[in-house]
Amino acid sequence: MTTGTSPRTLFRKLWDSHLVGTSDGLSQIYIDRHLVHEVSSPQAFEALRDAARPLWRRESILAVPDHNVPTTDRTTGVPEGLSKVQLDTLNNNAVSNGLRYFPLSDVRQGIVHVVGPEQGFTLPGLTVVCGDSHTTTHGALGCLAFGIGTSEVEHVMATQTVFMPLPKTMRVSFRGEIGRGVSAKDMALFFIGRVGTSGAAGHVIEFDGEAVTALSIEGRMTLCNMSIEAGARAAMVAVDEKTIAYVKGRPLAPTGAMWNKAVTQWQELVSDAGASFDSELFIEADVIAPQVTWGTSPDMVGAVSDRIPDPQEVEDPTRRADLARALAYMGLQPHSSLGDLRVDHVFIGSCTNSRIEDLRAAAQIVEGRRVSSHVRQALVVPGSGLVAEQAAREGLDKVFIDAGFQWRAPGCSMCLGMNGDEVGAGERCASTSNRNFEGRQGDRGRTHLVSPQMAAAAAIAGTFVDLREGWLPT
Ligand SMILES: CC(C)[C@H](C(=O)O)[C@@H](O)C(=O)O
Ligand code: SF4
Repeated sequence: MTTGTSPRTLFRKLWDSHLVGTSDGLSQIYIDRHLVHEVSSPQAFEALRDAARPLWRRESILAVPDHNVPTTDRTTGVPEGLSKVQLDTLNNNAVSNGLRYFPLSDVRQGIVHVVGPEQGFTLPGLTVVCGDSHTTTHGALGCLAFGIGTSEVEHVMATQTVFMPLPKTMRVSFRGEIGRGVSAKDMALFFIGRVGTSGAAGHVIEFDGEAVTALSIEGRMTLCNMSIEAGARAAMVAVDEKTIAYVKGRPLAPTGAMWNKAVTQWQELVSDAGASFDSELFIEADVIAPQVTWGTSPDMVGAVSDRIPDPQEVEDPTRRADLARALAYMGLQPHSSLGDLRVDHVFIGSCTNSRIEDLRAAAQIVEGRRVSSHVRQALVVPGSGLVAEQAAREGLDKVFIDAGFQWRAPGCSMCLGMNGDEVGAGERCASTSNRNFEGRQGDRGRTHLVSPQMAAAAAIAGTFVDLREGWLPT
């Protein structure tokens, strides 16, 4: 990669190296990798077929079913209905186009944003798209990754490019260290609480600072994953030794001389000293407490020990009405405490928090304890078959099962409830996923977003607890 004369951000380096041309104020960007799942791809395949247009570069595609897949017994197949239609359609499209494809029976199947990095399909320096908003996840590996709409899925399949305006850049620096019991998920929720759901709209974020450097690649993925909930177009973390160590040896990573060449290039994937960003935000990491959302958007969040806010104390009438509606939906009283709530469901999973590190963190809390008798269902849904295998090698499945959790097969599951794993009306769920919108996990279901450790503790206590008060291993 060549360096220009003025210092460039990491984003700008990736943008410049993929720019094909400009037209009507839009830039045409070359796309290296295209992830495909069953929900946002059927129309695209159909439109190409109707137009008799071939795929531009089928090697750039990895297809995997995730949203609709059953997480219980798969040997009996998928019941008739929309889910089955979408899964069968993906299967037909993948097979007829000769795509790299991990069907339900393949141990590599899982949530698209877990599978891409795990396989080394996502690599530093690339452009990565998927018809899915949480594609921002992949930026943790120092690539430019963003979600696209269904018509763009078709456009990428046909041309290997997208047209888009030049995004703005935002640097979010987490200075210092996070405390014990605080994770990347809490950093993400804290950040969203600070800037709001459109605080990063139109921007590509670069996360940096000591607390980000200290995160594992899995933690960085959690952080980048949730950046979309602040409205960001994409998010990224610069390449360092951890990035390279993570990629090394992955099935689709380069090998031999190509590996050495790649590493030399990847080491350039940092923002140059003195590069300027359109906006900058500094967060002191040590002020972040374990977070819990109490409302119906991810920015309605606070520390677990905080009291529920009072709409009467909010001056802006729109904000006051939003707050009142959220509290009514969530069945919460102003000034009440999260610790007084009873949790009916616990969901440990989703593309935010279903990687091996997340399961390890949750299992540490669960080990030797029992799920509270009034928790109706506590699910652990690993992000991929390979995560599940690794967890089983470490005995984590047994830790969860012995405590009363259900150990499920990989998929999106209760994150959005498309496969039947749902939260019932009026029921409350401590969930490691990323969205708490009305009805997200089931009609009139109530979602509280938390970290894997917080979800694990909520399962045991039957309510929300501050992990730092006697829950952490000594
Ligand atoms: C179904 C899919 C298009 C959607 C998304 O874009 O994010 C889903 O993954 C979600 O999390 O709501
Ligand atoms: S796990 Fe949830 S957020 Fe992630 S892709 Fe699936 S439905 Fe979307």
